[in-house]
Amino acid sequence: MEDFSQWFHNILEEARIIDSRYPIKGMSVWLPNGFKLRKHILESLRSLFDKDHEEVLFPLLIPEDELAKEGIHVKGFEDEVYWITHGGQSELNKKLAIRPTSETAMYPMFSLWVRSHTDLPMKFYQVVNTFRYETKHTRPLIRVREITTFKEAHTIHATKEESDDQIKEAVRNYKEFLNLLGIPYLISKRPVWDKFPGADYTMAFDTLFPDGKTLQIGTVHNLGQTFAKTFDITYETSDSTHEHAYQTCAGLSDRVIASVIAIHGDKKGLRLPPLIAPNQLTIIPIIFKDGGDEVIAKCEEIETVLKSQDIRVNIDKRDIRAGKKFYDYELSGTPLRLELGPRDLKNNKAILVRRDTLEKIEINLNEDYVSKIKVLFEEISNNLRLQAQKNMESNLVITDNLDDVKGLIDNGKIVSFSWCGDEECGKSIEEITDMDILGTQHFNTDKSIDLNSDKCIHCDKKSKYSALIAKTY
Ligand SMILES: Nc1ncnc2c1ncn2[C@@H]1O[C@H](COS(=O)(=O)NC(=O)[C@@H](N)CS)[C@@H](O)[C@H]1O
Ligand SMILES: [Mg+2]
Ligand SMILES: [Zn+2]
Repeated sequence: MEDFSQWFHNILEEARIIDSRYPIKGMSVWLPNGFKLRKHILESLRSLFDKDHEEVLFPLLIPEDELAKEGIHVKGFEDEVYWITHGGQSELNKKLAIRPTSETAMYPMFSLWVRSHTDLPMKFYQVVNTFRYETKHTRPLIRVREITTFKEAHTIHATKEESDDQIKEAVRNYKEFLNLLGIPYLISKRPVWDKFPGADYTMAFDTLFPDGKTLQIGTVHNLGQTFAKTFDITYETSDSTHEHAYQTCAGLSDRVIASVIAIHGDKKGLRLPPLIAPNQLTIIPIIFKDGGDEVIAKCEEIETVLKSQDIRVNIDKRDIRAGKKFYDYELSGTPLRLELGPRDLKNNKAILVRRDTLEKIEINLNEDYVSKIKVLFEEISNNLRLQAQKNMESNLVITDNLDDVKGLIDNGKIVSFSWCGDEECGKSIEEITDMDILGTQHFNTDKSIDLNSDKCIHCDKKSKYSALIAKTY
């Protein structure tokens, strides 16, 4: 993992996830293997959001005047928006923005949809591609110009309390989703100078990559009434007055896929949680010169049994030596492989190998090996999550000495410190350390770092928060 970014680029190519040779910077092609991984991840996200959100689909293009309506919002995106100026040969009389995010596509329509308090709350989400002309160094899946799995949720509420509750609900949803994928995270309230343009406040999920940098993998924004006032989203109250609605939005992107690859991967390749693995088990027949077809027949029988139990299984029948098959299997991250040779056939046994620990487990084929396999899937999933969790927590350190911060972070740590919360103090902390304040810690109940001193690490004001600082993507 010394040169993580080289490893990351190699694995995307060798495991045939994406092909980033597409002739537009920041845009890549999803290859079949990567597309299946992406599909399963989106399936698990949808099953979570479908519980209390309605999935919708808005147009890709946004009229210039709609995008421009919310001043702070458009200011925050003016350097990142792609524009459409022509239709065929003729110039459009109104430029069209390609959505960098969909607030200004959705909210004019919300204004038409919201009439009465009885319409509320409304909770929508969509899974779309969004486009951002990122000027910082683009990287596949991590910082792209076309975000191909932008999962954006937008909710509308009658009261501030309800919108604050929705923020907590959205944070819980993200925790559940990231736990399913075994991705560890720290939750911070972004400093005021780093919140989503137009939001009251932003809660962010950051994870730690093997190179010691943190990646913002999800955000939940409380939009207050700002956009409702800009887009005239009002509702009739129970005593027939009119009120502006309160809104939230939340977003995840391809960075979730980048995290599954980067955090669970090892030197041999991917290590995928069974829930989202394209194949959950690969059967590898060990063929010598004779007895081959009995072995293959037995493998096909096992394949049929596993498929009948909804396990995603494949048999590697290629006529190549077993070692190469093992290499490819380990690269692909498939959670389990089942080896079967002529001797195993005779003893009615087979060998299972776990991809996460490479441990070998012998199974009896005349026993209920399917439930054994399902238990192993659970164990692999928990093991990947725990390993990742332990690794991140082992890199979380506390200090109350500003001089130590840069050194600690350069050694791959995330630093927790006591902070007064004032903007100019925060900005000078970032200046001095040349690092980014992730924000003040919230909701990290399971791993909250208590205030370690009542003095701010930098100025001599009283500290109000336990905050995090790190090197970020
Ligand atoms: N260029 C990019 N490449 C990959 N992921 C990105 C990129 N820009 C942002 N993201 C991811 O997208 C998430 C949501 O983007 S955002 O700007 O923070 N929030 C929004 O756009 C809100 N409308 C919520 S949907 C971010 O938390 C980050 O994880
Ligand atoms: Mg950005
Ligand atoms: Zn201070």
